[in-house]
Amino acid sequence: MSSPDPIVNIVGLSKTFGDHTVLKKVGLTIHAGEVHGLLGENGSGKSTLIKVLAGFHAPDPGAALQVRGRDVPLPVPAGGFRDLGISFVHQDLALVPDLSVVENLRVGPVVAGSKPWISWRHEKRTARALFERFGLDIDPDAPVSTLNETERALLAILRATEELGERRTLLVLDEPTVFLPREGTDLLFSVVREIVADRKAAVLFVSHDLDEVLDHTDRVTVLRDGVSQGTHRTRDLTANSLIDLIVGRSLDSADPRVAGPARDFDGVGPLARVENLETTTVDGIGFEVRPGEVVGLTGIAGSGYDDVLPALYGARPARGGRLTVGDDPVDLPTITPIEALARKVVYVPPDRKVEGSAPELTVAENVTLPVLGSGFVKPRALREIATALADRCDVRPRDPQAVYGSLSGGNQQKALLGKWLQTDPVLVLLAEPTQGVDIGARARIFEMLRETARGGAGIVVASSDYEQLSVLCDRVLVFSHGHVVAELTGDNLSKHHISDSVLGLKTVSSVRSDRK
Ligand SMILES: Nc1ncnc2c1ncn2[C@@H]1O[C@H](COP(=O)(O)OP(=O)(O)OP(=O)(O)O)[C@@H](O)[C@H]1O
Repeated sequence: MSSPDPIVNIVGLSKTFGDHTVLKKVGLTIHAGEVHGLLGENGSGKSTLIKVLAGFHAPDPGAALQVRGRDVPLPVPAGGFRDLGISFVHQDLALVPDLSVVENLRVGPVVAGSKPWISWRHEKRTARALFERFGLDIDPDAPVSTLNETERALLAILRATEELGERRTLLVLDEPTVFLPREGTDLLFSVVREIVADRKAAVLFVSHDLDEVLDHTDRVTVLRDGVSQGTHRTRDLTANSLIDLIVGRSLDSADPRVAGPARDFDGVGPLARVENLETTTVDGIGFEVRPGEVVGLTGIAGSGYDDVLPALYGARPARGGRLTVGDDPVDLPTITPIEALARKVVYVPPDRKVEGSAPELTVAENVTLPVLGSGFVKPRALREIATALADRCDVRPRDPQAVYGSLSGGNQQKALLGKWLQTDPVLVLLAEPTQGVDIGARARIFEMLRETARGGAGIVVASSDYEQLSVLCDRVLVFSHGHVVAELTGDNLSKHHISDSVLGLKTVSSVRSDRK
């Protein structure tokens, strides 16, 4: 193999916000033809580094950037990344739901003014050919709002790939798989491999999923507290050595891969009961949750599992059904979040930026909202509650006055969970609770949830992360076409059993239909 060709080289990159230096003389060399992982705990500086490349942040003086051996003056001017052949897929995907697929594909060149005139007929043909190449059945005329999560993520990635342009230098994927159901990640990585196949361009891939990183990257660079822990060949690493690099210590018993002891709920009466729930994607399902029990809901995209929790909380309307908490029944088509909260039912949605928080308010204001009564609130009391919660949930930085939206993604998630768990809930509904959360914080979140369950609350987790479900749950319900088609417990609760069951590869002994 010829010697690797560095196409992007970052030297001595520092970035300071106020008096907080979040990147400290970081160096990063990316070779043509490689998939390069960028890893680190929540708040370690990954997104900040990417935003410097995107020209969104100006770095501290003293940094240098070379692209294909040529010096690029810093800061990168707004939109300058396009001329360098760099494009980005951020976590929120930046698609416009009301525009069509083909309009979304072409929005970049139109906004950048590089294509003053567009033949939509030609663009649609090109889009169809592009989708066909990757075996995707997407209608270029369909509004993006009608696509499922996998299709949306792939559309964002294909758009970014197209936007690399002639220079085709670097595609940056900032946690593109967090909103992607498992089966979608295979397609994603086939796209990624195609991008680097001719060894002209490279992919920088940010992820907290160690299996994905070990399976799909060639080299990784790890950041810890804004300091590079070096670049390593992936084939020289194991999950444990990677954890050591990321966290700076081994996680031992806090390792989230170690499941808690199996618990026996036979003969325990229910704490909550869902009956005949009907939504646009769920067809008359029911299940019970017992005190201290963690029940998982999973399935492929469109199977209905992710429609259940918002319907139980009144965040999305149900067509029919009933939720009984204790001996207090409520009709689901009319339930509102206020009525759910009055029954001590809390819901942590998957998209913390859109549904879960007020990003422009401070951390203190965000996390104290559910525990404040009416009337005057002393700012000091507010800060004290927020500081205690930040300690308990390990929210970093420990600054109650920080603007919530400026926290890194994983720290937002820890704060959001802590906010609801402090209300002493009876039933906790969680959608993708560790999405975008690092391996250490994941262990902390699992511990918080186990504590809550030990306190007697019932927990329902909707997730497509089978490993998380296998570690956290006492029971997992597998959905297909709006029905529960399997109930997994005991030895059937492994990641592989759940995956096989979701994909319909295996029927296990404990399969039970919810249709009576
Ligand atoms: N605009 C900003 N103002 C102030 N502080 C910021 C700003 N943006 C980021 N930070 C801080 O910089 C640090 C690094 O954040 P960054 O988002 O780069 O982390 P990350 O490694 O991408 O984390 P995650 O895995 O959670 O996404 C964090 O402490 C964050 O609070």
